[in-house]
Amino acid sequence: MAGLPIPLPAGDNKDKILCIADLERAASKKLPITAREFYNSGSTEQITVNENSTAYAKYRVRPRVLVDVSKADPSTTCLGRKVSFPLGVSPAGLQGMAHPDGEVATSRACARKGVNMGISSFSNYSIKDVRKAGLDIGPISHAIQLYTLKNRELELSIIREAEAQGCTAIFLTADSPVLGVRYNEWRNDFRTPKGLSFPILKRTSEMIQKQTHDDQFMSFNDDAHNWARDIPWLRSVTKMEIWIKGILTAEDTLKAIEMGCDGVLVSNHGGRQLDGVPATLDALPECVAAANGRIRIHVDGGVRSGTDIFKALALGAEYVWVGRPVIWALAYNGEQGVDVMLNTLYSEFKRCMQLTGCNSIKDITKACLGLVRSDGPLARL
Ligand SMILES: Cc1cc2nc3c(=O)[nH]c(=O)nc-3n(C[C@H](O)[C@H](O)[C@H](O)COP(=O)(O)O)c2cc1C
Ligand SMILES: O=C(O)C(=O)c1ccccc1
Repeated sequence: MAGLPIPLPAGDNKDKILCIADLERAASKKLPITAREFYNSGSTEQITVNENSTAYAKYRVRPRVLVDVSKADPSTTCLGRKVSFPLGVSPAGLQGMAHPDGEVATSRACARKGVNMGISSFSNYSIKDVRKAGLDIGPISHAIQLYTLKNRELELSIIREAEAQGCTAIFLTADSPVLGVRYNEWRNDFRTPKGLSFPILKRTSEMIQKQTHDDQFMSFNDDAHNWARDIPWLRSVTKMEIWIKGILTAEDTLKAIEMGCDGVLVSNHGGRQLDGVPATLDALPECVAAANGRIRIHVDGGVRSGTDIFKALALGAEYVWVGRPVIWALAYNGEQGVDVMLNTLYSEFKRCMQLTGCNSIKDITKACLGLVRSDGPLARL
């Protein structure tokens, strides 16, 4: 899952956590197989989930040397706040299955590192608990992830609660009118484990036990969702920023601009919805070109190292989000695991900036990358 294999030394210390692949291995040892397969799988043939990571290996970094990088600064801004580096935690549901502290632990670790977080509608903790946990540590912006729900009153009540708790943005997930084809969930008859609830959606543990993940998802999500009906409605009921999560084309980027959205999250749901759609890194350039600076473009999917973050920025993303690395970190060691994950990506990203002669985020441009060709030298972008 995590990009290309990183060789392990033959000697001792195999269990040291030095990179995201180490966290994935550590999580695999701790998670029951049904949970591990639920978290790690993509849909159908697993093409997109795998390609999300391997797409990064097609690019090479073009470093500039003999640059004074003693004051290199990876900080930037995101959702109205200064962040320590251009990485956030994507909204991923069911974090309580990876560790009892779930989203509360994630929020604390994000605030400690100075990065932002998306809260899934399927969080195992309330918006209030997740916000408070982060804010007790330090400043943090949260986006509330929403689906267009069949139950509009419920959707509106989530929006009002997100506003009351000080969330900055809505991430409207647009790639999930129905769930993707998930063989693992169906074979395992995957259900949310006992004791976990979905407070944002007002579902108790007893209620969700009765349904498979697929049935639950279908019972909430409105497959009649559409731009013309839903975006003006959202705009009319809230002043929070509206971001569309799950865009993969220039056409839909233009649509998001036309509808007055604040940003686009180029995403394929971690390869869990329609298999066979492009890796997000491969979809990114056409979205960036279509946007032409008129709307913010972020990306998630398959980011597993600081150099991956650097490559996504060089291809025009303003900010990058990660999903599964958070789950693995939680499974490995709860809040401290997420600290390790964020510190690892921060340190890798900063070193990558320094080793390429970049002193600030604005120095990371397409001149910093080349595309590997099978038939000749590196192609300039
Ligand atoms: C276990 C899991 C749960 C997820 N839950 C949600 C969700 O509730 N809402 C949503 O919009 N995306 C969800 N996603 C997708 C993530 O927000 C994100 O797009 C994806 O994980 C990024 O890819 P990565 O895992 O390769 O980093 C989920 C992903 C995973 C792996
Ligand atoms: O499985 C998913 O991809 C997803 O979006 C989700 C939704 C609800 C709970 C957990 C994950």
